[in-house]
Amino acid sequence: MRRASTRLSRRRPIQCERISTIFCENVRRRRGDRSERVSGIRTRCEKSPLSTRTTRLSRKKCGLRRHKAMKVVTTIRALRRSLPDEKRAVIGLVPTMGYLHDGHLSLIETARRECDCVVVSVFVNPLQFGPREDFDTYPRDLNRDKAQAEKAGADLLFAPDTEEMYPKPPFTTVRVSNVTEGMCGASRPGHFDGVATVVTKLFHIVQPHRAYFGLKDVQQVAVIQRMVDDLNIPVNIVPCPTVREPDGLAMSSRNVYLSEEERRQATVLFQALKTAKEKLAKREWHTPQQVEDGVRDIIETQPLADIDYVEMRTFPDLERVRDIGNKTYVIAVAVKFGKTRLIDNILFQGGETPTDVAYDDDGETAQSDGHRSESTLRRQRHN
Ligand SMILES: Nc1ncnc2c1ncn2[C@@H]1O[C@H](COP(=O)(O)OP(=O)(O)OP(=O)(O)O)[C@@H](O)[C@H]1O
Ligand SMILES: CC(C)(CO)[C@@H](O)C(=O)[O-]
Ligand code: BAL
Repeated sequence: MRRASTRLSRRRPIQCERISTIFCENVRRRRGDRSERVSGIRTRCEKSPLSTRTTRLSRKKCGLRRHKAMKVVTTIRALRRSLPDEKRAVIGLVPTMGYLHDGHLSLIETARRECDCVVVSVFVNPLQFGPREDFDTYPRDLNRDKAQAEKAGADLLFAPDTEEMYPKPPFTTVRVSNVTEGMCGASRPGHFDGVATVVTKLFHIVQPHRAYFGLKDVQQVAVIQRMVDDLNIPVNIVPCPTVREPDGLAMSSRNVYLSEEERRQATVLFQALKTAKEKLAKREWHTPQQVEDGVRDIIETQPLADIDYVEMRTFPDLERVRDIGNKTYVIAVAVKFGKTRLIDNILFQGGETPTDVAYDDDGETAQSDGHRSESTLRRQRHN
């Protein structure tokens, strides 16, 4: 016990120093690049499907009539001015780093069905990238994102630049412990501090009732949910299923980095995860060790695969598993193919026969505390 706390207290200042140094370095490198900055441009919008949810107001009542063009804003002030005045309007936020694909679009479409006003943020957050990571080369195409987000039903696209989000290097950051240890937290030190900090900022800026996150980034979902619970942030986190290519590869903006051969071999990730679930169901594998070793063996059949981690954990607490019981479990992997680091995972409910984790149309896990009423989340917004 004592050893653990010593380790933590030693690590903290390093984390803080690291986050501000790396942040400044990331920002300095991209400063001068104003090519992404856009002014409040309006484009035409397709008809958005109306939700059947009774909690939703009609879009007309919120001042968001159907066919109204999606609005693009780059400042916090403009964003706040563009949010619906109607206090009962349910606001949904889909935070992204842009270069939108069908995975992102599924989040936007879900938000469209459940909310009166859908805000999509596009911001490549320097705070969550390490010094040797791909902040500079991360794919960016705001014009394409605008068209895609609008087609999927977004009302507002918030695309701030770094100066808008971080006018000063932040002295205040959000750090979530435990669930950030291991998995991506181990290989990307400080990453989740950057994610938790920017997501907190976005929550304060947009004040959404619901926020949509993809389960492809399963640890991120666990971190955000825990942060929201610990800090009583009044927002419902809606985890959304992973969208895959027809051959099973999880969609990811970084897939564009893959060479043809890397792309072909990367299909092994989902194959390995599916095999693990099948082996558990058939009782050919019984222990987390068998699962982790078995998944590794399958992935290693592909010569270009360089494994970062294969881990079986409980979800959403991300505790290590000694015996497989009837909790919800995740088998998560991170594997490099050349320079591209891909992540993927599979969730299942333990028990006599492992089953899929059911997400109801509120996107909640079976283990969640239950859906907080939207009315308890409504509050005055400050413009
Ligand atoms: N295949 C997918 N299915 C469902 N949600 C996804 C998928 N890919 C990304 N998301 C979700 O979209 C949101 C924004 O993610 P992000 O912009 O980082 O995209 P990404 O494709 O995950 O990019 P990266 O290449 O950085 O992994 C996150 O909540 C993420 O989990
Ligand atoms: C949540 C997020 C938008 C924060 O920058 C990012 O981590 C992502 O795209 O998953
Ligand atoms: N979707 C995760 C964001 C990142 O890799 O930084």
